Amino acid sequence: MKPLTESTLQASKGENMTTTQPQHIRRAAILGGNRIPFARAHKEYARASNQDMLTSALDGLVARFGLAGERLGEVAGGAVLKHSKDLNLTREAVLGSALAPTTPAFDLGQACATGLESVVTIAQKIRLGQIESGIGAGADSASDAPIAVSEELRQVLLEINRTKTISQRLKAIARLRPFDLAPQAPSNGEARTGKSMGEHQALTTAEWGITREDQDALALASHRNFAAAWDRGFFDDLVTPYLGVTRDTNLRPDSTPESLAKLSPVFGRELRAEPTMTAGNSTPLTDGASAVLLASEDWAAEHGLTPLAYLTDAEAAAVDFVDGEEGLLMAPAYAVPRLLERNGLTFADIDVFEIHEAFASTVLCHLAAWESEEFCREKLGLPGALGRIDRAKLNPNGSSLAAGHPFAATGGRIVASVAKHLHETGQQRALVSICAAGGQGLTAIIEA
Ligand SMILES: CC(=O)CC(=O)SCCNC(=O)CCNC(=O)[C@H](O)C(C)(C)COP(=O)(O)OP(=O)(O)OC[C@H]1O[C@@H](n2cnc3c(N)ncnc32)[C@H](O)[C@@H]1OP(=O)(O)O
Repeated sequence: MKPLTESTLQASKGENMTTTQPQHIRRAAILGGNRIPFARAHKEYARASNQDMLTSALDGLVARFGLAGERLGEVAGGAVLKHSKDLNLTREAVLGSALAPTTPAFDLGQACATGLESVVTIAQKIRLGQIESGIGAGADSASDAPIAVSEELRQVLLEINRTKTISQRLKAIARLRPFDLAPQAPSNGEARTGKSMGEHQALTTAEWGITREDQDALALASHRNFAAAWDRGFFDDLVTPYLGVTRDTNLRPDSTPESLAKLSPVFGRELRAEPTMTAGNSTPLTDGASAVLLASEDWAAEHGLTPLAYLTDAEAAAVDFVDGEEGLLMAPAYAVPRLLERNGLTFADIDVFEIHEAFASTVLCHLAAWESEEFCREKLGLPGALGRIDRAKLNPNGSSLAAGHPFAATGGRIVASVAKHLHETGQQRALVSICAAGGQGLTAIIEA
């Protein structure tokens, strides 16, 4: 099938005049973003809920762009760690914000790619003419992770809700045994394997032979680039202070090769290979929220706002990680080549690569895969290696190792940063890539 681009849709205009499908695609402009500073879990935001943080991220955006009382086309958002009471977290956050209550909003879920999926969804609705403006958002609190109860306790509680008499209630309660009352602690394990993200990534790291030195070097670059961006004021119009926090609290500008080298491995201890993943080259558990404002060019002009960049295409991929055929976080290695091919691009056409640093080794495994003739031929069906990314173009303003990674908020952080980076530098094109639990990945192209 021919890809749906501006030119093919324009060409099809004359072919089928009776169609009710949109006759052309518009451009979806990224106007700016706002996030609260990201904080290490169980610290400054320990008592803040996803809804509190998301509302604050939205209100910061509203204040920055003069949107108080404005009815936007739609707001998409979500959280990876959600309480069952948060039926539509994003709608509740909109209702709590200064946006008009007539702004529709919905949650979606794509694990760590939730924030980027929200931005892509809003951008595509704008491109198709369904809405004129919208926000892609996300929040996550590792501090406020939902605690589950045992299946037996759940059944009894539901039964108590349905019973009519005290004796029926007592009968239901009598079924419970002491161990049924034990709460079930949250885990970031994969449902189908029981392994944590870190344990999965340790396997992939060993498979690709990624060294401890390379992982620590990437972590160090992330902290240095992120600190430099803060110091030159890059984040001043992308971040609004929250609960007394003014800068991301995970950032450690004092990191050195020596301090990173001292840390003990935390994942992969059961492997035969030397474990290499530490707290320094893995993302920390983080709390935070982000929001990105998108609009049609007409809406932007009517509101006197200058587009920073445009989201022009996106591609998702999924891998079969359950039987160990592929690494859990390797899906972007498949999505990126497909996205580039559809757009007739190569790595040489990309000025900035924003690759989410779930773990330093995740990024390094993706780079290694694209540099591998064998992987590219056998797994991607390419004639040879996809190529090498110029490291100077990789995460130039730091990424998740330094910023922290409040799962659903990471996509918004990345999109807002990269759009501003393109606008500021005059560069043309960025590639965004985010790996996600469930063996998935989402990638996007953002252009000046
Ligand atoms: C989910 C998706 O869909 C896709 C994805 O993104 S997958 C990624 C998901 N994220 C995760 O799985 C999170 C993984 N991270 C964790 O589980 C935890 O943060 C962890 C196990 C890695 C570490 O936890 P922890 O031990 O409590 O960390 P923490 O106490 O902060 O740090 C340990 C030590 O390292 C030190 N340290 C951390 N970073 C450092 C740095 N940059 N430089 C120097 N020292 C550092 C700390 O100071 C601390 O030292 P002390 O013990 O002397 O105090």
